[in-house]
Amino acid sequence: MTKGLFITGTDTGVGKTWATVALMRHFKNQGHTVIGMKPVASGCLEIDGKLRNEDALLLQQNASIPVQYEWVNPYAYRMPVSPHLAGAEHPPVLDDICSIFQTLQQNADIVLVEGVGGWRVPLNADSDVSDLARVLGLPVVIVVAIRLGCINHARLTYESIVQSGQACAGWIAVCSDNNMLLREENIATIKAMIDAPLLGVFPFMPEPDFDDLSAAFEKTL
Ligand SMILES: Nc1ncnc2c1ncn2[C@@H]1O[C@H](COP(=O)(O)OP(=O)(O)OP(=O)(O)O)[C@@H](O)[C@H]1O
Ligand SMILES: C[C@H](N)[C@H](N)CCCCCC(=O)O
Ligand SMILES: [Mg+2]
Repeated sequence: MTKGLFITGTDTGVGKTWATVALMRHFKNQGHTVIGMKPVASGCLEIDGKLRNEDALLLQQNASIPVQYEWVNPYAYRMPVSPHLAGAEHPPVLDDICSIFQTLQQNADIVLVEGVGGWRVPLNADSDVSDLARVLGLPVVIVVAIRLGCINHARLTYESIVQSGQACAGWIAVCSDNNMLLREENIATIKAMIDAPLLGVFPFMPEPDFDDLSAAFEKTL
């Protein structure tokens, strides 16, 4: 196991946060200390005068050790839009994120980093999510929501990761559409078309049970 993973997805709302928490649970069950990071988040709420993101709060709650919010989520934006728009006045600086990431790495065996939206979402005028994963030097996991359109999105995301020269550690199938036709066949199709391991299949689950979800990685990670 490398000392971290970067969790991206085929889109926003595909299950990256649940997958990241399930991976944290899995590595904790193996005896590792784990911290989760969501460096850039848009769609934050003001709590006690400070912007807070629900994904980041969940990652903070699930860390092996107490971690200050600003290290989990250094860039928190109010508007639920692409971060280069939400953060136009105070854009993310990748070097700053790297420094915090390195500090977190000194405090845990494994640091898992959740992206924002999909792989090519712009973060500022010059960089996007793929650049963030590259500067952090982490292998990438793709979270794929198994719904109509996912084959195309999964292939495009995988191809873009490969093209950028980054390692793809595998992908996770999230069965979030209970009415999806030919679900198994869709998963098999992506499996055959992506040259990276299927790390786990998450069943449909109205409320997250992270112990159940983490069991998906028992044989692969
Ligand atoms: N296994 C599942 N079964 C059913 N629904 C699911 C499952 N996983 C995720 N979902 C649904 O998808 C929603 C989005 O999941 P999640 O918040 O993890 O997505 P995300 O990719 O992290 O989104 P964002 O881009 O906002 O960070 C959940 O709130 C839930 O409603
Ligand atoms: C607010 C939302 N939940 C995400 N944090 C932001 C998703 C940005 C997607 C941008 C895009 O690809 O068009
Ligand atoms: Mg999320």
